[in-house]
Formats: sequence, C-alpha cells, structure tokens
Amino acid sequence: HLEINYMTLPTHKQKLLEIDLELIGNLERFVNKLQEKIDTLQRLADEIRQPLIEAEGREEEYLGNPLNSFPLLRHLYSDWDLLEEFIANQVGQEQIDFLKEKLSELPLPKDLSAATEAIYRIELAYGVKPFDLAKGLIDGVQYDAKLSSLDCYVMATHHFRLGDYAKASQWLTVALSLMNPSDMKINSVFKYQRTDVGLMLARCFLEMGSEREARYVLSKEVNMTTEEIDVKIKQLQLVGDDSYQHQKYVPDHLLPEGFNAICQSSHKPKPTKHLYCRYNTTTTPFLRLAPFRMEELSLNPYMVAYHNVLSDEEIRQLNRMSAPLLKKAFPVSAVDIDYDVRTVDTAWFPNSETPHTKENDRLIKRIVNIVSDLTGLNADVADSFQAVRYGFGGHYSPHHDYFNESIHQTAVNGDRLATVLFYLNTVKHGGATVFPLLNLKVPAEKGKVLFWYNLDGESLDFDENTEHGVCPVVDGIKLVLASWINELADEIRQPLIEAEGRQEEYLGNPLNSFTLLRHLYSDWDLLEEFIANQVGQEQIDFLKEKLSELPLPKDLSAATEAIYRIELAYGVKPSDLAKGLIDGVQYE
Ligand SMILES: O=C(O)CCC(=O)C(=O)O
Ligand SMILES: [Fe+2]
Repeated sequence: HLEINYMTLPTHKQKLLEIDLELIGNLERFVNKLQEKIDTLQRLADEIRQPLIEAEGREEEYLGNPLNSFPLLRHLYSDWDLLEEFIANQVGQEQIDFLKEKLSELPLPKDLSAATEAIYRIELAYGVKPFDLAKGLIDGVQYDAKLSSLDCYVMATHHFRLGDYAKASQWLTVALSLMNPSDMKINSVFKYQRTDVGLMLARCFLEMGSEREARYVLSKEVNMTTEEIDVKIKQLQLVGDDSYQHQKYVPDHLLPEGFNAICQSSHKPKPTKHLYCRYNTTTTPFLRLAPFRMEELSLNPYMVAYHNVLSDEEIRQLNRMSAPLLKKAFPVSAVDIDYDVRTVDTAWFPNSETPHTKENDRLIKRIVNIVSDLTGLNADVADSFQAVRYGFGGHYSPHHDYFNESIHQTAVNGDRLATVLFYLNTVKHGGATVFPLLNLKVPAEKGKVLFWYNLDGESLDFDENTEHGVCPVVDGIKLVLASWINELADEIRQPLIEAEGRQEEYLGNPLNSFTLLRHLYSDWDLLEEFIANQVGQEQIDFLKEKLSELPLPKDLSAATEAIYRIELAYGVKPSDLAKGLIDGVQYE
C-alpha cells in the first residue's frame, strides 16, 4: 500500500476509478438481492392476507369450514416461525464480505490529507473563491466537474484547523447551499448532517467575534432553543471545542501573495524592451551549426529560455529512464515544518538502477553536452540531474537553489552557480516556474530549457533575486529535469580554488604561476569576445574595466623566459616539465 501514489501517478489515480466501479457493481448486486427479498416478502404478505380478506364480515361461517380452519392453524403453527428466520437472515452476505475485503485497498488518511492540501493550494495560489471552486471554475477555466456538499465540508474543516475562520465559513456556507433536503437520508449514511455544518459555522463566527451571527446559525441550522444556545455559547467560550484538532496557520509561508498574483491568469507580464529573442550561435561552436531559438527573460540575474531543445523521442526516452526511479517524496508528517514547501516526486538521475544501454548513455551524454553548449559552462554533471514530477496541486514554495552553507556538497563542488531546467511536458493549467522578485512567470512547455545564474555576475554573491517557486499544477502533471552547475565545475575557476588557503605555496611553484599568468594574460581577453553576445552588459563592462589591471606583454615574456631558463639549466625535458617533474622533484 505504501508505494501507492494517487497524486502524481495517473495509473494509480486510474486505480481509484477502477476500485470504485467494482464497489458500485458489488453494491448493485446487493441491491438486487435485497430487492428479491422485498419482492418475496411482499408476495408472502399478500398471500397470507388473502384468506383474511375473504373471511372479512363472515368470520363465523368462514371458520366453520375445516378447509379454512385447518390451513389457518397450520399456517399460524409453522409459517411465522420460518418467516422469522427468513427475515432475520442477512441478505447479500457475500457482497458485504467483498466490501469489507476491499476496504483495505481504499485511500488512507494521508491520501485524503494530500488531496485536501492540493485543492487548498490551488485555492490559495489562484485566489479561487470557494463558491467558484465548488462549481468547477478555477482561474478563468470552467471545468466539467464540481464538489459536493460533503467535499466542501472537508475543505472547510481544513481551513478551520489552520485557523482561517473566514475561509472556513465561506466553505461552510457553500456546503449548506449544496445540501438538499432530499439528500438527508444519503447524508445520514455518511454520518453527515446539516447540524454538523451549522455547529462549525457557529464556531467560526464566535472565533471571528460575531456572537450574533453564531446565535443565528445555531437557531436556524442546528434548531436550538434560546436556552440551548445560551448553554452552547457559554460552553464554547469557556472551554472551546476539542472536537476539532488545530494545526498551525501556515499559508503565508506556503504560497506568499506576491507569488500567487503571478501564478494567476490575470498576471500581466512586464514589458521586456531590453530583452531579445534570437538564435544563440555564439556560446559554443556547436551552436553555430545547430542554433536554438533563445529568449532572454532577464539580464540581472541573467536568464534565458531556449525552445525546442529536446525532441519528443528524447523526452519519451528520458521519461522511460526516470519513471522507475521517481519515488513518492510526499512529506506526510505534520510535525515536519517543511511539509508544505514542496509536493513532488524526485529522483537523482541517472543512478545505479539506470540500465547502461547504449541509448541511455548516449542520451545522458547529449544532455550534458546541451547543458554546456547552452550555458558555455563546464557541465560535467552527469550524476546530478534531478527528475521531478508534480502531481495535481503539486507545487514548490519560493526558494533559492544555492545552499549558502557549508555542507559536504558545497565543500566538494562549490555552490550552485547556475540552474538549467528541462521542461518535459506542457502543463495545460498551472505549474509555471515563477520568479516573484522579477515579476516573471515561465510556463511549463515541452522541449523548453530555462537557464539562469544563481550568483551575481559581478560580485559572485548569492543573487537573492533568483528566488523562484512553482505554481500548483491544476490540470495534469508536470515533469522537469533539473541540472545544477556548481562553481567548481567551471574549470576556469579551478586553479584559484586549488590555491585557496595556500596561495603563497601555490604561487611559489613556477608551473602554477605560469599557468595563472598565461591564463590571465590571454584567456579572459578571448573569453570576453566569446561571451560578449550572451552575458549582461554590466558583466562585460566589468570585465573590460579589469583588463587594464591584467599582465602586459612584457610580463608574459619575463615568465616565458623564466621557465625557459629553468628548462635549460636543469636539463628538463618538455614532457617532464609539462607534468611537473623538475630536476628530480615532482611538483604538484
Ligand atoms: O520545476 C520547476 O519549474 C522548478 C524546479 C526547481 O525550482 C528546483 O528543482 O529547484
Ligand atoms: Fe529551484
């Protein structure tokens, strides 16, 4: 049962329909059995009554006939006894047993919580009023679906527990409006009564400080007398009501308002007059041959989207590869403070379970290449792709991708310099990536790749403006592949990082000083040209400004000559010198 995931796996959701259909079939068989018994009992009643009708008004004459008195006696002697047995005998035991057996396959409390929270997130993020949500109108889209009174009551209970009494009362009002008198018998089967709704609504009004409205509801919906109301109100005011469990109130943290506003269809994207849409042919030579349509979304932080990067077949293969790895990563424990940060399934990818077929290896290599082609960064990240699957209501609260703390990962690889996101499907409604501080919404579109720097281009400080999250998915699921390029994967920075903390020693070594000098002398100059078309003007200006502080031709000559003298004086072969072996000493 543990692996069942109704939120993100269509096949599992399908199972809910199948089991419901099975149970409905079972219920119908039970109804038929019951109907047969009713028919039999009705006929019996008619037959037994028949002689009595005949005898009516002439009882003496009737009973005088032995053919009448005998049957009457015999009938009274034995029939009712057997009839008692027949009536008492449970109809449809088989169907009852079947139902009992199936109960173990039905959703668990945590499944209901997950579904409730999914609707709750959709309600919050898209600013949907309970009344609209109940009739299937979400963020301007009218769905062919609606909620029942009991569904609304469950939503109200969720809000109530979070202490959002205003929203809870709205849901309760909708629940009342959807409750028809003719549903009373059905509702009572589910132990759901109008008075339940009324009591909770009165509680909401009391919590909101409106005793007058609480009294009105207790009288109208719970049918209490004035005296009963007095007692109830006093009781609630004194001791509260422990029939409802409370949780802490978290919605601000869950989906902040500024974020939600961008999720909604009413959001107007900001004009992007300084930004361009063009083909990237410059980052790497590869792109001169196979340019991708690129859309600059922001200059600071630098952020671009590329379109139609992966083919449908590649995406199919990726999904085939990652599907078995995606595990249910649902945070179910309410004591976990982060339980509402992210509702997805994730898998690091590829991992030891990924079959090493030729196609798989080729595809992974291709994705690594795409990442470095699109970003111009050294993306030796084959072990750090993350496949992410969002189900209905699946979201990611605003966060930064950098860790900004010393953990094993940042110590080994540095922090996350850049993020590359592959969108593997088009989400019909919801699921956009949103950057609230940039007022930017990036819809999930199949084949698109989004790339941004998490560190400021100038200071290399963490760029707080890269804060981002994912709007709850309304319709369908969302699939992405995330890849992070770490600072230290960028080979340009490698020598500096190696030198960190032991600069004197590091620079004391001629090979290091030479490499550094040569690199500073010529690489940045060429790099400036190389990346001029891609990075923000600000960074280019910074680089240009710094060029004046870099070594001059005479400095390079001096260094070259120094190495040359060492080579001559110690008789070092070029192959030894290149690998650090000088006059019997192996340098690092
Ligand atoms: O799914 C997305 O659009 C964003 C994912 C993300 O922010 C992350 O994995 O860090
Ligand atoms: Fe992220």
